[in-house]
Amino acid sequence: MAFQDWMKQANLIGGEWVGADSGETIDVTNPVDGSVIGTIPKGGKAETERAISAATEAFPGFRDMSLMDRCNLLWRLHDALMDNQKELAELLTVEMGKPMAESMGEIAIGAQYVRWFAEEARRAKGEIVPAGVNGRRILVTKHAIGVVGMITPWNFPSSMLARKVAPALAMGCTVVAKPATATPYSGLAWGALCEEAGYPKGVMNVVTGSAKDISKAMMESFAVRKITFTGSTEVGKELMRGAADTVKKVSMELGGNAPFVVFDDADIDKAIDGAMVSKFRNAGQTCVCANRIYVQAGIHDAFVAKLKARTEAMKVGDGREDGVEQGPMIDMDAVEKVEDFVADAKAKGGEIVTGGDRHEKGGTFFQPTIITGATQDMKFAHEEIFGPIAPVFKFETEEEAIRLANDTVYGLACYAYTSDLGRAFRLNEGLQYGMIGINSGLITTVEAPFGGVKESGLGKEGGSQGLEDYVETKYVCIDGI
Ligand SMILES: NC(=O)C1=CN([C@@H]2O[C@H](COP(=O)(O)OP(=O)(O)OC[C@H]3O[C@@H](n4cnc5c(N)ncnc54)[C@H](OP(=O)(O)O)[C@@H]3O)[C@@H](O)[C@H]2O)C=CC1
Ligand SMILES: O=C(O)CCCC(=O)O
Repeated sequence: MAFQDWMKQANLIGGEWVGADSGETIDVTNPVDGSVIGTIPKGGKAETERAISAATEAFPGFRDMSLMDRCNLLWRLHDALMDNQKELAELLTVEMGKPMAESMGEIAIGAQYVRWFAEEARRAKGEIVPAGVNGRRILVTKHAIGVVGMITPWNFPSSMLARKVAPALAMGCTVVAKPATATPYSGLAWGALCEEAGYPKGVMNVVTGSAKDISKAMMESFAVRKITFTGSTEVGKELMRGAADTVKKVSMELGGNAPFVVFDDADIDKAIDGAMVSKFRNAGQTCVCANRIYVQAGIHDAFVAKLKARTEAMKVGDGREDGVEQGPMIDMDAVEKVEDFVADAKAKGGEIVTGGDRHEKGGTFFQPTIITGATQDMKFAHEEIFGPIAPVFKFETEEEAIRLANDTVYGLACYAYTSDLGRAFRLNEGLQYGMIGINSGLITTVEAPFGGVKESGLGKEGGSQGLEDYVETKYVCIDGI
């Protein structure tokens, strides 16, 4: 097979691949050169309402399927992903731009989420709780929440859907998914993969088109009992307001502004490895990317010298070329946003150690960049960069580092490098984040609950906690025993 075989240019609604009612389409481009690679339907309210009806109809049958049958379907979905890993990865790189090695990893972690939740579903246990009075028993049982609306971003177009779809299907929920318009094919491929695995019609539906119209239809529908979203904090807040009208459960994986703190006692080479992966993975377009690198004064200059050497050695180019470590940015808006961060830092006294400009490859390529002399009044101290800019701040004490690291409305991931065990515990207790990497710059894994605090969101994806978001608990009181 070729990647084009997975490139579905239609929506999946109730088991049928269909266009928009209007026949209108949207072009999808390759960010490497802006060339059109295909089109998708410009769906909206009516198409979404039909998808919700299909999911609503499919729900009771799917919910009541035996647990083992549901788990077996997930295993087949896992195999479909891994059997087609290379083609799905190439499709991802062509529409999104990230290097093939990262796309291969993204498909693999998506498959791991499916496998993990196939295993976890068998442990979705309820409880029998001791009652306070005689003659009474208290049972707590878990039930699939119902139809789930999913809205996902362009930066991880396959794995962001994986960690929503897998627990939903594991618990017997049905799905209406809306992938990002810039990278819709990896999302549509989940429809094709579910077909291949043998899911009943209507269990998995995928609609593309107007974000506002599709999300409005989801929000207004009483049948949609849960909304799960990954994307910007701004849109997340809007969706939370919309969900209030029908009191839907919400999960929000929103923006981050991760501090990456390196203490004098750290293993500097390990810290550099961690900073490289945390900062430059996916060209910095990751919600858990290091956004602010705080380095203690004693090792600041040595750290910057090593980071510069590694950054300048990075190969930038088309993600499909061998050895490329950084692809293009998603679009011109993203490039302009990054340029604005650089200009702001320069105007406030920041020094460009390397990079700082558009890349000679043109288009949306941007140079991997390091800025030293970063201060809390620079824009990136408070906003998500979402690009290959590494601002380095200097600090003196542990207390100062914790205070600066927490100086943000975000609270998704943070990182700290130290060889002092006591300090590691103090950091864990002091840093206001949902996830912390101690001596690690790459922490995403299926076994652990991914999610933020403060304005970085609500709910967890992955881990045993990842199932809870797709479950209603019911309390049964049995009296007169
Ligand atoms: N936490 C994370 O992982 C992510 C964070 N971001 C942050 O957000 C910034 C902007 O990126 P962007 O892609 O615009 O992120 P958005 O939050 O706008 O997009 C994410 C998803 O939400 C959809 N969407 C957009 N507007 C609405 C709306 N009003 N109602 C419902 N759904 C909507 C998008 O659809 P469509 O594609 O059709 O517009 C897409 O499917 C980035 O620079 C980054 O800072 C972005 C992506 C992921
Ligand atoms: O950027 C995101 O929204 C999720 C990051 C997933 C990962 O760390 O692989």
